[in-house]
Amino acid sequence: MANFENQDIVIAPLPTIKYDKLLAQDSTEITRLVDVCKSLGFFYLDFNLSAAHSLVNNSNDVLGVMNEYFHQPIEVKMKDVRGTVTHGYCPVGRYAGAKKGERDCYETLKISEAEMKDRSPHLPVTVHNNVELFGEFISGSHSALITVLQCLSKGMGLTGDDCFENKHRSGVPARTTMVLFRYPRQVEEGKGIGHNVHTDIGSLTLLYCQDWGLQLLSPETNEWGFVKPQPGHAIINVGDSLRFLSGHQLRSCVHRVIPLTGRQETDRYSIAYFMRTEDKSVFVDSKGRRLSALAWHDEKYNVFRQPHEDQERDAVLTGGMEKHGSLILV
Ligand SMILES: O=C(O)CCC(=O)C(=O)O
Ligand SMILES: [Fe+2]
Repeated sequence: MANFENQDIVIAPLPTIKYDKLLAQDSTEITRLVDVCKSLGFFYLDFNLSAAHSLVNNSNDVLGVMNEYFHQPIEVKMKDVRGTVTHGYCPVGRYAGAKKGERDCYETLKISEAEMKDRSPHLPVTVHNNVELFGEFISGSHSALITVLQCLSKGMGLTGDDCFENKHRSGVPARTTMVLFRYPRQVEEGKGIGHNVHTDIGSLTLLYCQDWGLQLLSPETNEWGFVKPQPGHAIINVGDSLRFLSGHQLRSCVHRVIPLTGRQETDRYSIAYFMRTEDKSVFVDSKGRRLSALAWHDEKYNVFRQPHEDQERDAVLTGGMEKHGSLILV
């Protein structure tokens, strides 16, 4: 328990994996990585002492651009709406929120990895104007996550086509995207709050965030705990697709975003890189169905949009990991 402004809060005990040790193929660190991904599915990735440390500095520059972007009038931001869930702007309130009966309270700008690689003319103007910053951020985050996948494959004794990295080949269509989030100040009851309980759709998520709010449901205690922001570290979590690709050995941890102080009293910013499995890759999901990564992605987004009552009828939202606030331990 930690005291935050006279409030006792539970802190999630997240282990730390050192990126420089993964790069050096340190076998003890690889074993730790596999163990963490099998038990909790969430960890800090320490970029200190590694060449990837520049990613952390870049994330501060990205935060500066986000601040400017999200403070524009809504009419300007709406010009970046692209009608997909992987590209462009999305206003607040499009999905169910972190409390029953309330919608979400975050807006996003999404930059698809494929469009960035092609320097597509469809990229938002803000991204064009900062193309080097975003380009480096996406390629750096991507290669850090490929390293994590390679280490997981090695640690789990996978070979050839079964290796996780071989389901994430460069240039092969996938829903991989970088997402800039702002949770704007919103203190009125019933007007939207946070980010609903869920597991992530894709393979691995890399998150940069120095603001409180991210909470995990512990598979050990079945209790919510806040993730403490750690400078110099990213937060990595396993998503449903990697869990399914691993034959359900790895765990996608249930999480949400909720203000520490009851309502969102100041703007919260986070930057996520969602690595997704190749669209055509096939796995067996939590309901025993054989389906493609693209089909799982599209189905889960449909569930995100539904009201809480409909979401509760099905376990897709939390990847079959949770029902009515309790974890289903497999
Ligand atoms: O904003 C955050 O800190 C996390 C967002 C998240 O969990 C997600 O979009 O999957
Ligand atoms: Fe998430």
